[in-house]
Amino acid sequence: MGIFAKLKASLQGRDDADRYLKGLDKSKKTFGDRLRRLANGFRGVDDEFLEEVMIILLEADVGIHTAEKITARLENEAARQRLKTFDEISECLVSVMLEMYQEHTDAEVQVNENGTTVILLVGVNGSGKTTTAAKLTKTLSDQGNSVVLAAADTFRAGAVDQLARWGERLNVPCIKGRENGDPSAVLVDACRYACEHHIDYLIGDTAGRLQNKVNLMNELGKMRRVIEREIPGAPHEVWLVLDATTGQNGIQQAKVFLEATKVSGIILTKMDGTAKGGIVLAIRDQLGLPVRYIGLGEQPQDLRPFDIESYLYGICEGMGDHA
Ligand SMILES: Nc1nc2c(ncn2[C@@H]2O[C@H](COP(=O)(O)OP(=O)(O)OP(=O)(O)O)[C@@H](O)[C@H]2O)c(=O)[nH]1
Repeated sequence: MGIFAKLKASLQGRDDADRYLKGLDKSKKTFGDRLRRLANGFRGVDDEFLEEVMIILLEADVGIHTAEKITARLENEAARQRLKTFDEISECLVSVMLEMYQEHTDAEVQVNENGTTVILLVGVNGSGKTTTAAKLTKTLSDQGNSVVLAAADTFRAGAVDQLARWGERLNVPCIKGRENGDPSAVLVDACRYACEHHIDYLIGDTAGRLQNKVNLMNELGKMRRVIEREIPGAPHEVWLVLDATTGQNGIQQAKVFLEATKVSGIILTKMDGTAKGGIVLAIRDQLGLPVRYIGLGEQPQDLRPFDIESYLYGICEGMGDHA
């Protein structure tokens, strides 16, 4: 089976295939559609062709470091396999991108079999943490789990109320503190509530002030300690919420968080609003972390589990059709 058929099969295996395709449409226009146009006048993998591919990768926000790696591999593979036609080259390019993502092996998402699984969402304000907490609640509730929300973003005026409103809408409890109160205290209350009520998942929406690294480290360190004291082994997952539209800046922000605390995965929001879908590959290559979910809209059902094959199909749709 050719690579495009393999990617297509993986997307067709999903019940949210249409939503995936629609959400990735902007990225497809900057990536797949433009690559496809390189077929006109294609003469082989020469410097000019590689430069064109490089420009397309950079405009999709793959980042210079990762784009250079991809084009170098493409050049080597094309020579090694003696690839000649444009279709062979485009298959090879997409295979290189797939391999690059799959080179890292990911740990399974940790689940607490004996009690509440605690997921902390971290990231800068505006990245979409609060909305993501709501969407994650919807996903987990739809799978039959009970959920409690912890409004631990006590610094942003409005964040607590915003999350509480989501809680009401989704019919799950939301543990609140006072504005400017101690976020760790909210998390302790939420852990106790979750244990008393045998709740399956606790989702903590934390503050996203990107102050100096020492403060961030202290704040996140304290949250981890108090949670671990209440529920041994928690937090089970710490997911960094990144706004895909911020591109390479988002990667820089991510590095600050990664230095400040242990992060186990990425949630990439606002993918529907960006043409910079290549950010997924940059994240993987530069941060080595798995993308767990992508946000493809503002509604609770718009958080979709990420899988690289469906995603690559989404941004390359139509590329293999004439292969
Ligand atoms: N189109 C689109 N919009 C999103 C997505 N995720 C979040 N948003 C929107 O982005 C805006 C900011 O999201 P919020 O969750 O409110 O983020 P915030 O409260 O500003 O900041 P934090 O919660 O502190 O991260 C809101 O208008 C959300 O509806 C997404 O995947 N797609």
